[in-house]
Amino acid sequence: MAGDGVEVAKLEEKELKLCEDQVSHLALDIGGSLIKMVYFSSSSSCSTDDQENGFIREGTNTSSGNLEYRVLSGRLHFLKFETSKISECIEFISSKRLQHYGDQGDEAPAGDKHIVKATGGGAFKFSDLFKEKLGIILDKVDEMSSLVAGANFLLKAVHHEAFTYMDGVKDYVQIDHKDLYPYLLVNVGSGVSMIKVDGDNEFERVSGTSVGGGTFWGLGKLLTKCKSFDELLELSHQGNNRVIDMLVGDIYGGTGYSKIGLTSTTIASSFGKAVSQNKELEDYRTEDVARSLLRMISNNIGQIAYLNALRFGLKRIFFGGFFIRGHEYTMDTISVAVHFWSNGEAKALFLHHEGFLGALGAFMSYEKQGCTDIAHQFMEEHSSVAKSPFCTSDRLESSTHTDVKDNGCIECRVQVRN
Ligand SMILES: Nc1ncnc2c1ncn2[C@@H]1O[C@H](COP(=O)(O)OP(=O)(O)O)[C@@H](O)[C@H]1O
Ligand SMILES: CC(C)(COP(=O)(O)O)[C@@H](O)C(=O)NCCC(=O)O
Repeated sequence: MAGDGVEVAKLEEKELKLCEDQVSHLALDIGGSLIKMVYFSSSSSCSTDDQENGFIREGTNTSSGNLEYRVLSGRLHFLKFETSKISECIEFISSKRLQHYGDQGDEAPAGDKHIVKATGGGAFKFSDLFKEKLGIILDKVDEMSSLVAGANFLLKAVHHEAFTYMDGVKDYVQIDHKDLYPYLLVNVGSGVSMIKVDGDNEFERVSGTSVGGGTFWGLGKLLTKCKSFDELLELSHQGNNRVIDMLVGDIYGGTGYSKIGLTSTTIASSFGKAVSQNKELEDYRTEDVARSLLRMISNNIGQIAYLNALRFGLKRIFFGGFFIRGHEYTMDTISVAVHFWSNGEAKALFLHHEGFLGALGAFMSYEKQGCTDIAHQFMEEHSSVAKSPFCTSDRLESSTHTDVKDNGCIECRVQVRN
């Protein structure tokens, strides 16, 4: 990511308001490439706008049995940092004193140890570092169950979360809660995990591939000397893969191989032209190299995903993970691959909060400890949003402050146990 320092600086400016806000429930997903952070802040100062829109600020609102709840209005924040620059994440947490806002329940230990839910391999790898630098004890949440919990939550609770993307057209898909399962969740992070989801917390990791986002970024960096992932994506946007890929037409003298369903423009062999062209890497445009690479990786993921969907008779495949990055060409290629291999039977769907599934899942696991009902209520609030006279689903959409692909926040209400 170009100038992460700058990004953090910008964040600091944006997050200055946090000092006045009450932060609660910080969760982390520390992956092979990126650290994803989710936390909730309830603003102490209620804007007129919020009041007009009927957002309840704070106060005892519900009682259920003997339990009293407070409803907090605020924001769910989404941030990411490069795992290789973990010190920036630690500095951010420290400067905002976020470590104090992990587990806020009665069982939270006294003293200078703070418990924060964390998932991803880094929750294991960096647990000593977080303890040493921030006094944080990372409470590890299983990566696959976090991904599934995050995806299920988003698909049920957030309007305009899932969409198809084909030929430049983005179509939001309305998910019927009763008809959500089963589906295949394909998380394209550094590597790729494919999970068959059958219900809430009912899932099985059915496949995976090491050819994922890390492969695209790693190979792309070596081949193009790009300095950032976004630069590589931008290059790919301007490239032409036909310069390097060997097409069916290149092999069949300009025609396709219609008998087996291959048109002349189908890629027969990714990077195949480089074999016979007698050129050095420098002779190729970096744009074209990046484009071939992106198509190769995206096609491969689309194909493996489809084959797994076929294995289990799944019609819907949701793609998440930061590799997707909301990038049109990536989504288009994956969609075409799924469409091509399934003869139009299966559909590729993408998620607006693609990269934050694991972090959201870890965030929601606070609920399980009985410390708060934050996740449950968040869900309820959002599902009831459409019925609420003062908080429509559009309101939720329009309150996405910045592009969640990078860093941003959404307004929401949560319920916490007193
Ligand atoms: N700013 C970025 N820096 C590095 N990789 C990025 C960036 N944005 C998107 N990516 C892509 O996202 C992948 C990581 O996705 P992510 O879902 O965060 O996985 P992980 O949990 O393994 O870190 C990278 O391998 C890369 O392909
Ligand atoms: C090991 C992982 C679950 C780690 O998750 P990540 O940090 O890549 O998001 C993932 O990289 C993966 O599923 N890799 C593919 C391994 C395989 O099935 O071949």
